[in-house]
Amino acid sequence: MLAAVQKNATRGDPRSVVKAIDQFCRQKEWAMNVGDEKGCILDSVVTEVNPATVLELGTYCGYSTVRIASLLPSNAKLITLEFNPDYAAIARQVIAWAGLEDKVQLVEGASGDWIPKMKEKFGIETFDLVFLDHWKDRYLPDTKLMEECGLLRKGSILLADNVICPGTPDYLEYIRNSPRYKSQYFKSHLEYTKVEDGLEKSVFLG
Ligand SMILES: O=C(NCCO)c1cc(-c2ccc(F)cc2)cc(O)c1O
Ligand SMILES: [Mg+2]
Repeated sequence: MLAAVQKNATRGDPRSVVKAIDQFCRQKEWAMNVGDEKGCILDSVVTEVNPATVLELGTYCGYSTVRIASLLPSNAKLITLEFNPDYAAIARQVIAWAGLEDKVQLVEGASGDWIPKMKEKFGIETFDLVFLDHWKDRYLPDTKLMEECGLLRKGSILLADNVICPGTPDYLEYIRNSPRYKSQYFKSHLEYTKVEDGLEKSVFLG
């Protein structure tokens, strides 16, 4: 995938990086990027929220990191957490090829360890937008942890990938029934397939 980016995408052109990855995943080898169909929904939410602070849980190869960062205002900050060092190593190079390293802070490690340190380590008060795309059984515990750590404010937006496939049933049940969130489901498809999947967008009500 990285070779495809370096071969087919233009340095400093995020859209060409996104296009090169999508082309590679359609023609050569499926990979678990959010993809172009769900990616367009992600783009519209980022544009609507126009966030100054973003947390991405699950960088993988940096595809969604590039999509998000390319839409952020110049002073905005995107922190992305990745547990797998091999994924992180690729993502750093993909983000650099897109020319977005100044907007992105990639942190390697477990979300459960890093979320409680966000304020002290990165000077973050609260996140305007959180994109959940990491281990599906971590969506719920990490959301509760963000609440407990005071990282969400009235109006913070959570956008969760894969709520149907692979699925995050405990997270969906919690977020759709909690009086502290207003949720909306965006029906789509699993990246590069016809399988149903979707994004759940939730507003924290405080
Ligand atoms: O595990 C995932 N992400 C965290 C990685 O550290 C993930 C998995 C899949 C997927 C995999 C295998 C399959 F058969 C169907 C879906 C899709 C995704 O979008 C994902 O984000
Ligand atoms: Mg995903």
